[in-house]
Amino acid sequence: MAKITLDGLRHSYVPDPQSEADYALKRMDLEWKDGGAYALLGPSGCGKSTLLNIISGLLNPSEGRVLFDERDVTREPPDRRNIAQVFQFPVIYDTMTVYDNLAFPLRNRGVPASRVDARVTEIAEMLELGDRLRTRASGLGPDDKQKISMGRGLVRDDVNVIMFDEPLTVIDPAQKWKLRSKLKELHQKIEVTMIYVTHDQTEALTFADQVVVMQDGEVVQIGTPVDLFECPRHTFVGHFIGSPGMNILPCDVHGQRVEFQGITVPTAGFPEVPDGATAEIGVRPEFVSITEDGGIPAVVRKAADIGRHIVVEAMAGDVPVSAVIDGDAPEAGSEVRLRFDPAHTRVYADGWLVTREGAI
Ligand SMILES: Nc1ncnc2c1ncn2[C@@H]1O[C@H](COP(=O)(O)OP(=O)(O)OP(=O)(O)O)[C@@H](O)[C@H]1O
Repeated sequence: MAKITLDGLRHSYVPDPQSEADYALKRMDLEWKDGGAYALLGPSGCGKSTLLNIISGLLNPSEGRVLFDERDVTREPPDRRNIAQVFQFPVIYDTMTVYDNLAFPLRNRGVPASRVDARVTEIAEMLELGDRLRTRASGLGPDDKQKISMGRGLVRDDVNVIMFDEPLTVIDPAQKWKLRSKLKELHQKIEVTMIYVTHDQTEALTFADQVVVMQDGEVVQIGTPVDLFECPRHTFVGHFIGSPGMNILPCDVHGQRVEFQGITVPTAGFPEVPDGATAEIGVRPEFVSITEDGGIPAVVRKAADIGRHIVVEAMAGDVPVSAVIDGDAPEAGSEVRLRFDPAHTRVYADGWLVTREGAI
């Protein structure tokens, strides 16, 4: 196990990068704690694989260093880094039994047979493969094959880090939720540093203690799932995480007064919008309510019952606003008034949070 430090890391696939836009990975300084469960979350093309490949040693960064504990491994090849990787598709030996597949990484390193047996049995039980240990892998379905692949990553307890790259891609949707929570449970048991790469917010938020959200090669926020929900530092985080995502609404800022559709909206703290920046209000639908009086006039476009709550889509002038409410669904076309919870209403300038908290 190791602490992983990314020190001034930057990468461009262009030989002679001229501008920020030439970097697939913008400058990044990060420290990942020994034994932590991290997710790397972002849409396709945001740089997740680039970062993963730099950590595993498949790619040399254009700038900066990768440290495992205090050891600089930036120029070390993958086989010197002692990393286990689980990919999107199963990497197993079809002709071997489940047992031999799981035992392989240990036998390969000369681990004594009794220790191999104990470890294989333990991991197989955790992954609910215990009753198929003597079955040939070729006879199993894709879900079980991917479980073996995960087991091969998890079986060694001497690795610096286990990296999962979209590991649930091939898993049947009905099984996904089960494996997601299983992986979290496994991390708590084996306490190895784990990095889980995904574009799926549910997978990231279920698995990780800390989620690293990336956009366009840049880390926009690192935080617990609660931090990301309660206080997005960037409108991208607000919009990408949550269902529906955060409302991002055009606004006018006059000194410390924030106006939406000509109505003053109280916010958490004072906005500090730089000259010339585009200001927007960010408020999650969960913090928008329908009020009897005051508030912002809006017309309901539609309301959908999503089980415990109702998602209302309303138009405030020409701006759509979503609200998650309890109780009865308002009728489409009805006139309502919307209230934003001030403690969860923030101002963003050019996408970045600019309300100074604690100043409310
Ligand atoms: N070998 C390469 N040569 C040139 N550009 C590349 C190469 N690999 C990735 N890129 C570019 O770098 C950027 C980041 O890509 P990367 O694959 O790291 O993103 P990602 O978040 O992992 O996406 P995905 O989830 O689709 O794999 C993209 O613009 C991509 O086109």
